[in-house]
Amino acid sequence: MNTASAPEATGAESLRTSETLKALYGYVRPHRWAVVLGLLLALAGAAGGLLQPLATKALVDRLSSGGTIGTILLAMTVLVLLSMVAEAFGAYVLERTAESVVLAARRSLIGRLLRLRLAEVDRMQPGDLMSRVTSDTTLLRAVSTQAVVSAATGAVTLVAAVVVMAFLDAVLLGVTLGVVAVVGVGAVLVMPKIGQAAERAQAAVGEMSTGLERVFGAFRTVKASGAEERETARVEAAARRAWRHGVRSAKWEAVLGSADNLAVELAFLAVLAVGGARVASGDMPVSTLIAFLLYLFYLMEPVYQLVEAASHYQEGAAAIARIAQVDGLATEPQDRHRSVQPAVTKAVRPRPASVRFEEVSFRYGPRLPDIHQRVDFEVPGGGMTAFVGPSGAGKSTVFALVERFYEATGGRVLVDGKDVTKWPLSELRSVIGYVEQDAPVLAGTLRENLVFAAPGATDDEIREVLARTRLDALVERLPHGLDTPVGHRGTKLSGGERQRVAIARALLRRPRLLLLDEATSQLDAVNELALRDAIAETARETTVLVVAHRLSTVTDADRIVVMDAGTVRAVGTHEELVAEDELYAQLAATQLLTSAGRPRD
Ligand SMILES: Nc1ncnc2c1ncn2[C@@H]1O[C@H](COP(=O)(O)OP(=O)(O)OP(=O)(O)O)[C@@H](O)[C@H]1O
Repeated sequence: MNTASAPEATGAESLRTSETLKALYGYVRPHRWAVVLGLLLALAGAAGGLLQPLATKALVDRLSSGGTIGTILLAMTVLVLLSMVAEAFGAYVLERTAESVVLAARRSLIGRLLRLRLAEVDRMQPGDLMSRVTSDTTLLRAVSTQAVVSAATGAVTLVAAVVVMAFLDAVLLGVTLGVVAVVGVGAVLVMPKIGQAAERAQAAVGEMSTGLERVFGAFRTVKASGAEERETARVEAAARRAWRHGVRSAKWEAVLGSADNLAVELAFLAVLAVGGARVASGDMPVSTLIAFLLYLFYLMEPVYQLVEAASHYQEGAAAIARIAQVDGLATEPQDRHRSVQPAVTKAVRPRPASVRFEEVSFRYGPRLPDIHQRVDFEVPGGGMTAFVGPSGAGKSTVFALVERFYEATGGRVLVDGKDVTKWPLSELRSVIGYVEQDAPVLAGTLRENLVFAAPGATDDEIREVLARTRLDALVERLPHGLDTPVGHRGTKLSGGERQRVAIARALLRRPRLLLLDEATSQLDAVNELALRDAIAETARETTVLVVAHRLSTVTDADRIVVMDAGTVRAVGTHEELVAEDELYAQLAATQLLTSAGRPRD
């Protein structure tokens, strides 16, 4: 198991250039023909531009010899129009491809994020993970297509222009290349600075999302604690960091961007001086100098394209590294036959599942303490088993191991006598109904929440479960009944209602094993009684494991497992344990089990 060690990770390791290029190729590969088409169209456009100076030279020569220029002018107009059309269509093809690359990267990231192991999610920040899907993928747009095509067209047209210039005048070409080389060395030195700034800016965007996610995850607490200003300052600080690094990147890009102008301007002056002297001395016709100078300005475009490709590459490399980091996170094994839905109809009574822990040891990370030490117990199919013990004893962790959210570091967890690691994961989870301690409710309607774990549930089944969990009265009160939106995290429901929705959701799945992590907050007496009845009824046809925080729950249980500091201390009925186990007797005497930690001796 790839368990987490670092408490959190937000930064991304830079990749080697070869790794970045390999990843880039991976993104471009499925769209290579579209990129090639875009490239051909860009080259066609560039070729039109390349022929312009030659046409100009022919025009000047024709004028000097007193000939007519109508045909040449017409040819030049057609050339301009054709190259414009080619460039526009090429640009569209590339933009479309770029969007497809972004979509593919987002789809792969989204699919991966939802399959991440819990240990990985524990150490990452959800906000930062989200920014990788939303913001970093956007940077792929430029690097995956424009940069590739700019680099290719830039290089091809540069070489073509240089060949034609060599053909026109080798001395002037030497002067030009000398100047361009000097400026080019400076530009190469600047490039890594853009990459570095872009990477830091993207990391800061990730921190910003993390800060916002933190605030909205506990919005009422933030307000009640009067922490709005502090939290605003925190998110703003990340926004300012993103700005600072963004500006730094822009500064170096501006330096790089002006370098190509500078190179061409300097080369222009040098060529004008040397070429002017050669024309004056009669070594070169003036039309050659004009054509050469036009090529020199034509050179601006490919040089600009190469510089642009380099900038995009630097930015894109930063994003690719951050995306690659998610690709490196451990995911849960994917079953060959996915989405096993419980699809248990009322006619088929689900067979209760048995659970066994065999000498199970577990810790949440290699450098974290043991949470379970040789935990050993057996629960036969059916009935209710309660887990009690002081806070932090490892009770909820039992459920996490049964659901295989984490894997035991020693021993075996068996469901129906079969090691959970041998179960196809989706099949294992399809057998289980799970109610978390904080009873999460998702944004959406009440109906969506209820059928979340059993999308095929019928209206009759929903009605029956609503009655069992005493939610029917609530549904009648709601303006749109089951189709009323419940708000972000179910904020429009009361705590007790959220708890009952979570239980109803698990019951609708008609599980063979119900894991109920009882909330420490009290339900009102009427609803508590109703829920006890509902769970007792469920326990007649399903195995129910409940982490119990209320004495009333344990007195109903067929068996009670007392846990303390990661070990099973005793197993028995309420009466047996009150008589035989000192810790249990103390816990039972406090009525409210475990919520305040282990009672003092
Ligand atoms: N994801 C996690 N990463 C690291 N440590 C964790 C994680 N989840 C729980 N722990 C630690 O494991 C220990 C056992 O937690 P667990 O939730 O199983 O306790 P519990 O007995 O259910 O407690 P409570 O009655 O308070 O709910 C605790 O000390 C907790 O801090």
